[in-house]
Amino acid sequence: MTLYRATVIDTPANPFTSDAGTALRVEQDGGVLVHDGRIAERGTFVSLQAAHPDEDVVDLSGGMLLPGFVDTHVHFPQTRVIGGLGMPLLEWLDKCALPEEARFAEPEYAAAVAREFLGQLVRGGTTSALVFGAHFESAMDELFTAAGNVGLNLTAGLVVSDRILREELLYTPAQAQAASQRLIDRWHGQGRMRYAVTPRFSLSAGDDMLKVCGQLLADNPGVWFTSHINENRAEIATVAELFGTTDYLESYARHGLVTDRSVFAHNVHPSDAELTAMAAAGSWTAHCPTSNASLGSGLFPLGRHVEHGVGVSLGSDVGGGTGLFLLKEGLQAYFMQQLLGTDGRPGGTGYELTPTHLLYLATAAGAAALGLFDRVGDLSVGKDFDAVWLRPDEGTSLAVNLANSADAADALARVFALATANDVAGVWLAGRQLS
Ligand SMILES: O=c1[nH]c(=O)c2nc[nH]c2[nH]1
Ligand SMILES: [Zn+2]
Repeated sequence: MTLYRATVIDTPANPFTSDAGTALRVEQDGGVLVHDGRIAERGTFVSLQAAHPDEDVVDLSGGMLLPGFVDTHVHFPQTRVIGGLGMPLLEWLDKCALPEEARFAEPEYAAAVAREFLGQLVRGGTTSALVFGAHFESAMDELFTAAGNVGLNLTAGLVVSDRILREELLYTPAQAQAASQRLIDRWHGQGRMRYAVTPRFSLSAGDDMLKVCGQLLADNPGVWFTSHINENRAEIATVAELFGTTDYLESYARHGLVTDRSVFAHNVHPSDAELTAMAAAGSWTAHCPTSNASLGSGLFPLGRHVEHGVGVSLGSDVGGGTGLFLLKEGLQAYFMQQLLGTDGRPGGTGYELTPTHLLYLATAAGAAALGLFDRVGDLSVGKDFDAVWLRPDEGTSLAVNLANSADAADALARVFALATANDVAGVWLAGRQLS
């Protein structure tokens, strides 16, 4: 067993549904006892050391120890195309993302990028992720193999499409079903890995393809589902034309794809009827704020999600998003709500996000979206020790601001404003420290 000494901060309660003032749990001089990768006990360091005087102590004093971050929407084959600025979604897909994704037909290329992707993700403190995969079965084998080596808590799947995209990214529905099923059989439930059925979006997956996706979900209880929805106005108009309905969610719902195992990325422009249906089904939205800003997709209606009871987690959406560091997404989520107006201005619809909300969004919300809150998302007894130690170098702006913070919530606000991946001093995946 190992006893960690640190300022431990997490959000065991949901600040969107409970009192945000009490949802933050803080142990200033805390102790976390880890046995076999799991948290065996927690409390003050003094009390834990008294109870376990012979255990090894790892001193993480200074900075703060947080739960590992949970990224609920990120594209592995877009690792090398971050920063394609100046284009809306459909043009960006054509010019930036899809030409790169075509390269993943080559397994060696996919293997090299998988290692880069996972290395960068974990170095930024992300320990669990719902990953949008590649369009090629062999590339997915490379991703799962690499994730198994790293120990990432990974949910991912083959991206399937049967129209509109460039030819080499398309499958027939029958091919998609067979390839997805082979990947499920090989990888779902291996170690910390699970499978997600992943049509790219209704624009590129017609009724026959979405029907096959519904069949895969029905045939394989426990697999997850993810796709895109309501991101960009031109995309939404095309989907409405293709399906003959203005209800984007309905294109998925009619094939049994709107469930409590479904995570939809973006949802920037939902109708009330769609939010009502998502809440009834228990589906989640992965909010991707740097992507929404960079592609000019729009300002996310967080308040309407909360009012309707739709769960919201965070996604970096690399490469539309501008990096793999989830705290940056938290800050950008805050900016978006501020831009919508939270100061009582008439017409202001922004949600007032506190640092507690931001930490919840970056950690426990993602765990709940993935149905993994019994395993990860906070640092409670019984959970995997997935943790991030943030400790800035002396003299940096973050160090100076932390030293001048009034309390833990104030310190968290400074972290969201200033932290970068360079401030991550340690990451643990189920108790194993990233070397
Ligand atoms: O932000 C996005 N990134 C993508 O790669 C994508 N594909 C469909 N819709 C998408 N949106
Ligand atoms: Zn995406």
